[in-house]
Formats: sequence, structure tokens, C-alpha cells
Amino acid sequence: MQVSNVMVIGAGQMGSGIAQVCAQAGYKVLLNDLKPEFVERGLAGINKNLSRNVDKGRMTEEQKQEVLARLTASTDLNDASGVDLVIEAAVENMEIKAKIFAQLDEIAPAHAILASNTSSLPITEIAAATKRPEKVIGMHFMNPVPVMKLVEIIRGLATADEVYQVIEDMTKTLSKVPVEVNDYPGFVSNRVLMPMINEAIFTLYEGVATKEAIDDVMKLGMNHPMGPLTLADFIGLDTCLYIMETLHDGFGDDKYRPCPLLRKYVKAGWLGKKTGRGFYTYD
Ligand SMILES: CC(=O)CC(=O)SCCNC(=O)CCNC(=O)[C@H](O)C(C)(C)COP(=O)(O)OP(=O)(O)OC[C@H]1O[C@@H](n2cnc3c(N)ncnc32)[C@H](O)[C@@H]1OP(=O)(O)O
Ligand SMILES: NC(=O)C1=CN([C@@H]2O[C@H](COP(=O)(O)OP(=O)(O)OC[C@H]3O[C@@H](n4cnc5c(N)ncnc54)[C@H](OP(=O)(O)O)[C@@H]3O)[C@@H](O)[C@H]2O)C=CC1
Repeated sequence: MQVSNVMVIGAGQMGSGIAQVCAQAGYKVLLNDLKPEFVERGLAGINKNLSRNVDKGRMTEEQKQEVLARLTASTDLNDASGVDLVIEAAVENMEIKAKIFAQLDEIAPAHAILASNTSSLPITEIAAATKRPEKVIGMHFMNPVPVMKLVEIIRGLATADEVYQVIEDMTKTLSKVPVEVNDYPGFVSNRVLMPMINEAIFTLYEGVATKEAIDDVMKLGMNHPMGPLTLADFIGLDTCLYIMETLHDGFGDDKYRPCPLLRKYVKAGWLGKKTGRGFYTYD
């Protein structure tokens, strides 16, 4: 199967990055969100990233315009009626994702693959909301999408081999590196990363050290590009909490209990960089 037309659902930090790399690789992309202003914000971010590429001489202004011309704004899921692949990057919530996938199943052509960029939720359960579970797959990009090389590809229980192959091939077309994993909560990436971030939050909560000291230990001592609290702010504290809850519910093991400080910040609306305040404050 040949993928030409892609729809990306959710024009937040992940969805806009995914739309950008798909358009840069030559795919025609519909970028969908609930409201026009969210799509506009996503497209403005893409425009800014492409302009930086032009400024740095990695792309001509003409190439930038060609990429932008491959991107179309959408606020109607019915626009999925003409696509070969949907990549869903809406909020990390099973109820919302299941609803989107059930609707997409009715709208998208029979041949279309329905992929989710979920960072932790079971692909098998998302697939069960559709009548085409063999065409549902996890395509987990890393943040920031234009920079990070990995795409974790998650096979649900019913995912067809042919569908896996199409997504693996497409990942390479996007100049990314596919890594295949099975469907368990948090997959590999967030099963390993998020407990480390949660433990860093506990370390702050228990007063072991300041936020700056915790980040410095991991940056200077372990050569991480960002300290865990900065990274949590970068990912989004709501997303971090959803992931910890998925691990906690999915494995039923207390070692995955989310830190109360993380819950408190999310309740306060301190979601990290995207809202201007998390562990740190941002302009
Ligand atoms: C939660 C999940 O489900 C899974 C996840 O995604 S977990 C998160 C995974 N991501 C990480 O762990 C990121 C860790 N951080 C890093 O790797 C680095 O700090 C970083 C790549 C984000 C920034 O790198 P840096 O060297 O500190 O900063 P900087 O020099 O400003 O940026 C390096 C390049 O990345 C680009 N970049 C940085 N942030 C960007 C963004 N949000 N969008 C697009 N490009 C970006 C910069 O423009 C720069 O590119 P140039 O080559 O044009 O200069
Ligand atoms: N942040 C990260 O580092 C990573 C996140 N992910 C995953 O990607 C997904 C998106 O995360 P991220 O981009 O960070 O989140 P953001 O909050 O930045 O963006 C989510 C976007 O989806 C929109 N949205 C919510 N519900 C719907 C819907 N029903 N239809 C269309 N759009 C909708 C939101 O609108 P509104 O603001 O109105 O809610 C928002 O614009 C999540 O599943 C997350 O787990 C995966 C890898 C890394």
C-alpha cells in the first residue's frame, strides 16, 4: 500500500511536529484540531521551524513554500474520508482517543491505516474501538519531532504484518529510525523514562535538593541533555501524569504511583512550558 495523504489529529506540540516532518518528506497533510485557532498556532510553529531552516541554509525559501503548500488546516474529522493514514496526536486520554478512533473508523476509507502517537496507552484497546483492529498501530514520535530520530512502532494484538511494514517504511522515508516494540503500558520509552522523571519529582517533594540541583546532577553527572524536571516541563506535566497513571493502572504496581507534587501542579494548571509555568517559569 502506498501512503500519499495523511491526516494528523491534534495540532499541539507533537501533532504540529509530525505534520511538519510528513510535509517535508513530500506527503500531503491535513492538520486537524478542535478549533481553527489551535490549527493556526500549530501551522505558525511549523512556519517558524521552516524559516529557521531557510536562515541556516538547509532549505530554500521556495522549498519552504512547497512544504507549506502540502499542509492544509482542518477542524472536521470528516476530512479523513480521503486519506491513506491518520496519525492521532490528541490528548493522552483513552476515552478521547477511543472516541476519535471509533469516528475515524466510520469516516476513513477501508484501506486507511489508523495510527496513534500515544505515549503510553494500550494500542490494543484503542484498536478495539474500531472494526479494523488489524489496521491500527502505534507510531510514537519523540519530542521535539523535527529533531529526535526515534519512532517507537507498537504492534497491537491484531496489527497486521503488512500494516507494520508500511509504517516502518514510512518512518524511514521521514528520515527517522523505527524501533519495534510490543504493546504493554508505556511501551519501552516511557516505561523507562517516566519513572525516572517521577522519582526526580519525589526527590524535590521530599526536599532532598532544589530543582536546579536535581537537574544539574542528571545533566552534568549522567550527560542527559536536559535535567528530568526541565524535561518534564518540556513534555508537559499533564502528559507525564497521564503516563504515570497508565503505568500504575496497567501494572497494578505501587512503584509507578505518581508523585503528589506532580498531581498538585497539574491541578493548578501548571503544565510546564506550554502554559508558561511548571517546575520552572517560561516567558
Ligand atoms: C513523553 C514521550 O512520550 C516521549 C518523549 O518525547 S520523551 C522526550 C524525548 N526528548 C528528549 O529527551 C529531549 C532532550 N533534550 C534534547 O535532546 C535537547 O535539549 C534538544 C534537542 C531539545 C535541544 O538541544 P540543545 O542543543 O540543548 O538546544 P539547541 O541548540 O537550541 O537545539 C538544537 C537543535 O534542535 C532544534 N530544536 C530545539 N528545540 C526544537 C523544537 N521544539 N522544535 C524544532 N526544533 C528544535 C534547534 O533549532 C537546533 O537546531 P539547529 O541545528 O538548527 O541549531
Ligand atoms: N509531549 C510529549 O513529549 C509527547 C507526547 N506524546 C503524545 O502525543 C499526544 C499529544 O501530546 P502533546 O502534543 O504534547 O499535547 P498538546 O497538549 O500540546 O496537544 C494536544 C492537542 O490535541 C488537541 N485535542 C484534544 N482533543 C482533541 C480532539 N478530540 N480532536 C482533535 N484535537 C484534539 C488539543 O486541543 P485542546 O488544547 O483544546 O485540548 C491540543 O491542541 C499525547 O497522546 C501524548 O501522550 C507522544 C510523545 C511525546
